[in-house]
Amino acid sequence: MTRSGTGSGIERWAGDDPHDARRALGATGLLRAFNDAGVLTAADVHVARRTADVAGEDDESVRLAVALAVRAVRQGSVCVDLGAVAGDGAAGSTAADDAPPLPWPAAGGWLDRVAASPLARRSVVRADLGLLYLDRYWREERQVHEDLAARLAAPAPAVDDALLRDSAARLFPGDAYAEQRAAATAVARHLTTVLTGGPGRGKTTTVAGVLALLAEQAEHAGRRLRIALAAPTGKAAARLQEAVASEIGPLPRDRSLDRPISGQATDLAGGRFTDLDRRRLAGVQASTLHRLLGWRPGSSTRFRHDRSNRLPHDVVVVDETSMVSLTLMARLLEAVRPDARLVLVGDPDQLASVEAGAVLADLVAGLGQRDDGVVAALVTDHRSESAGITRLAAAVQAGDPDAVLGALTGADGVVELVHPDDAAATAALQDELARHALDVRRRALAGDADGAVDLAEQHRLLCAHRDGPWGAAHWNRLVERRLGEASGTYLGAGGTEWYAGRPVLVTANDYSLGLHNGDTGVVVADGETLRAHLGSGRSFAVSRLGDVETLHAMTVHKSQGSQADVVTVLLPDESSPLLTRELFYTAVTRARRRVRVVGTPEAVRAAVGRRARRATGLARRLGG
Ligand SMILES: Nc1ncnc2c1ncn2[C@@H]1O[C@H](COP(=O)(O)OP(=O)(O)OP(=O)(O)O)[C@@H](O)[C@H]1O
Repeated sequence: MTRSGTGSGIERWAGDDPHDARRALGATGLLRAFNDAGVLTAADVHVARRTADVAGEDDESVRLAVALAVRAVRQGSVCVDLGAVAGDGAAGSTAADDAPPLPWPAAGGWLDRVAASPLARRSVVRADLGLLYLDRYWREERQVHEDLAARLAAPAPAVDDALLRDSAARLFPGDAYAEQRAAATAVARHLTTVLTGGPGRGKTTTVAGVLALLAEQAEHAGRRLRIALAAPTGKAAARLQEAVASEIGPLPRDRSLDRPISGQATDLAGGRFTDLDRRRLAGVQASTLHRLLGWRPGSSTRFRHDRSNRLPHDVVVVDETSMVSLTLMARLLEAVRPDARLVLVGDPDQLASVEAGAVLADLVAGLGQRDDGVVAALVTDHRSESAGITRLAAAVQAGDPDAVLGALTGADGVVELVHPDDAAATAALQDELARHALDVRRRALAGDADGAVDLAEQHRLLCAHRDGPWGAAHWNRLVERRLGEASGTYLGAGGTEWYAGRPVLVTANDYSLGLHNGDTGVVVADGETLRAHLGSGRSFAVSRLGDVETLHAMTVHKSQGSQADVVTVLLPDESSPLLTRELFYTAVTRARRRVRVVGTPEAVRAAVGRRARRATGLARRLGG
C-alpha cells in the first residue's frame, strides 16, 4: 500500500548529517524514513509519536499523517492535503532529482484511516473538506469562516444615501477618484469589506476618505464615530498613521472639538478634506493589532478584547492584512462588535503571515466572485515616478519571466539587474553599501539623530535568507567590516556590538517600553553615551534594548509593512526553496523610487515560476 517514486518534488532538508538536530532519535518505520529523507524534522516526529502513543494509535500511515500536519503548520499551511502532499513541490522543490523515492502510503483511503483513528476520535486531528487539520487550526479556520459568514449575512449598516452620495463626490471628486469613490461607497454600505491593491494604488487615500465619510454619517445621526486603525507591526501602524494624517492635512489651529463650528468649513490644505473633516477625525491613532486587542502578559494568542468584551469602535480598519495570521484574524473577528464596520486592507500578492494562514489571499479567492462589492480592488497606479517598478511588479504578479527580465533590463534607471558573477558590479554595490553606512555613521557620531534615521531609511538591502552567502547575516557582517576598517575598530559581533551608526531592527514587542516588532532606527551618539533613535522622537538607551538585529541588511520577510526609496534585492540561487513569486514581488514592491535586483536570470525565472502556496480551507469555506 505504498506509493514510491512520487514526491521527489517535496521540500526536504539535507538529511545526511547524523548529528543534525532535526534528526529524530529512536524513530522507526515510516516516521524514520521520512525523517531520514529530510521531509520531517525531529519536532514533527516527536509530536506525532507522543499524540499517537497517548491515543494508542499504531497505524504507521496515521502517525505519518499527523507528523505531516505538524510539518504543514510549521511551513505556514493551516492543514495538509494528503492526496497531494506526495507530489507537492509548490513550496520549493529542493530534493535532488536522484533523491531516493519515499515510501508514501497510497493516497486512496489514507485520510479515511486518519478520520477513523483514535486520534480523530479524541479530536487531536480533524478531517474536513478532504484535508487534515490539527485541531487548533481547524477550530480557528471554522471560527473565522463562521464569524465572517455571520457578518456577511447581517443587515447592511444604515446610511443616509443622499449624504453618502454628496460626501463621496466631495471626498473623491471627478474621474481621477472614480475607482476610490466606488470602493469607499462599498465600504460605507457593508459591514465587512476587503480593500485590495498593490503599492501606490491609493489604498491609504481611500481609507482616509472613508473615515471622513463615515464620521460625517455618524455626526448626521448624532454620534461621534469611534475609529480603530491597526496594522500587524509597529512599523506598518506608524506608516498608516503618518499616511492618513498627511492625506487629511493638519488640524486647524483651534483644536477644540467642543467648540460649535460656525459658518462654512474652510479648506486649509487646499485638498479634499475640510476643517470639519479634520475636527471629526482629530486624535485618530493607529496601533498594532496586538495593542488594539489588548495584549495580555504571558499569552500571544489571547487578548483582553474577545467575544465577551468587544472592542468599542464603530469602525475597525486593518492595514497590511496579508501579514495577519489565521490565529490573529480569529482573535480580531471575535473582538470586533458584530455591528461595527470592518475594513481589511492589503495586497494579496505579497508574502503571507509568518505564522500559519493566508487569510487575505483566501478572502479574495473565497469572496472575490461575489458581485456585491465586498471585495473592492484598486488597480490604478498613482505613483508615476516609479512606473518601472510598477511594470516589474505587474510582470512578477502575472508570472511572466520574459516580461520580468525585460522590465529588469529597461534603461530607465529605476529598475536594474546585476549579475552576481559581475565582479565589477558587485564590488561597486559593496562600495555603495559601505558609503551609505558610513554616511549614516557620520551623522550618528555628530548626534544628528533625525538625519541618521532619515538616511538609513532611504535604502534597504533585502535578502531571501538569513544565513548563507546571500543571507542577511553575511551582508551585515560585510558592511560592518567595511565600517570597521574605515573607523579603525572592530564593529559588530565579537567586537563593538553597539556603535554610532548601527541601524537596528526591533524583533519583539516590548509593551513596557513601547517597542514593536518591526520598529527600525539608528544608534546615535549622545555625548559619551549611545541611544537608539527609532524615529518620531522616540529614543532609548541601548542597554534597554533586548531583541534587536543589525539592519545593514534584512530578510524580505521582515521588510513586510515597510518601504524605502531605494531597495537592493539579493536573490539566492534558483535551488533555494524560499525563492518564490510572492517573495520576489514583496521585495521589489518595498521600493518607492529605485530597485536593483542582484541575481542570475535563472534565479529570476525560478522566483517568478514558483508559488508559495499554503494549504488552507478558508477560501473554499467562504466560496461555499
Ligand atoms: N485618485 C488619485 N489621483 C491622484 N493621486 C492620487 C490618487 N489617489 C492617491 N493618489 C496619490 O498617490 C500616492 C499613493 O497613494 P496611497 O498612499 O493612497 O496608496 P497606497 O495604496 O496606500 O500605497 P502604499 O501601499 O504604497 O502605501 C499618494 O501620493 C496619493 O496622494
